[in-house]
Amino acid sequence: MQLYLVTNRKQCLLPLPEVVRQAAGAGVNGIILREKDLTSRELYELALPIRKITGETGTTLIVADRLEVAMAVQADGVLLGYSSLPPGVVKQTIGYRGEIWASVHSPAEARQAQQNGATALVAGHIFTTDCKPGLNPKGISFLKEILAQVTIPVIAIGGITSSTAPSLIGSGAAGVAVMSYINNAQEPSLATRKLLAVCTR
Ligand SMILES: Cc1ncc(COP(=O)(O)OP(=O)(O)O)c(N)n1
Ligand SMILES: Cc1nc(C(=O)O)sc1CCOP(=O)(O)O
Ligand SMILES: [Mg+2]
Repeated sequence: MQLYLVTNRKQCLLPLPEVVRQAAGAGVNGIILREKDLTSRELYELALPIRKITGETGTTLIVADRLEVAMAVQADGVLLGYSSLPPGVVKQTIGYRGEIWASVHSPAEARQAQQNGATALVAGHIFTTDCKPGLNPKGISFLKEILAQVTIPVIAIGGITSSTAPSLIGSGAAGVAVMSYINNAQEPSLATRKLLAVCTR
C-alpha cells in the first residue's frame, strides 16, 4: 500500500515545510497539501517550497481543493472534495490534464466520481478520528463497498495509525492517507518510517 501525508500545519510541532521534508525524505509516496483556511495566494506561497522539496525527492504532490494552486505550482494533481469544483468540470470543461482525485463518502459518489473522470478516490473516514468529531467511522466494510464499485485506485483515510493500518493490508486499498499521525509527531520522519514499515509488509 502507498502512504500519503495529508498536511495540517495547525497540528505540526515543526514548520510545515520541515514536516514535508522529513516525510518525503523518509519515503512517503505523496503529499496532499490541504490547508483549507488559507487564501489562494497564501496557499500558493506555502506550496512553492513544498513543490521544491517534493521535486527533489520525486514525491507526488496533490493540492486539495484548489485547482488554480495545483496548476500554478505544477503539482501532480488535485484532490476534489465537497466544496471543490466537480471532477467532470475539472476534466471536461477546464481540460485539466493532471491527476484528479476525489474525496468520497458513499458508493454512489465513488461510481459518479469515476464516471466523471476521477483518476483515484480518497474514501473515509474509515476509523475513529478526532478530525471528524461526532461522526461514526465507516469501517473496512465501507472501504470494500467502494472497492466493489470502481476500478480506479482507492486510498483509505481517517484514523490511520501504525495500529490501525495493519488491518487494511490485503483489503484492496491502493494506499492510506494520514494526517494526525505524521503532522503531530515529534519526529515526522520516524512516524513516516513506522507507517511505511506497515504499508510495505
Ligand atoms: C459525510 C461527509 N460529508 C462531507 C465530508 C467532508 O468531506 P471532504 O470534502 O473530504 O472534506 P474534508 O474531509 O477534507 O474536510 C465528510 N468528511 N463526510
Ligand atoms: C481530511 C480528512 N478527510 C476525511 C474524509 O473522510 O473525507 S477524514 C480526514 C482526516 C484524516 O485525519 P487523521 O489521519 O488525523 O484521522
Ligand atoms: Mg476528507
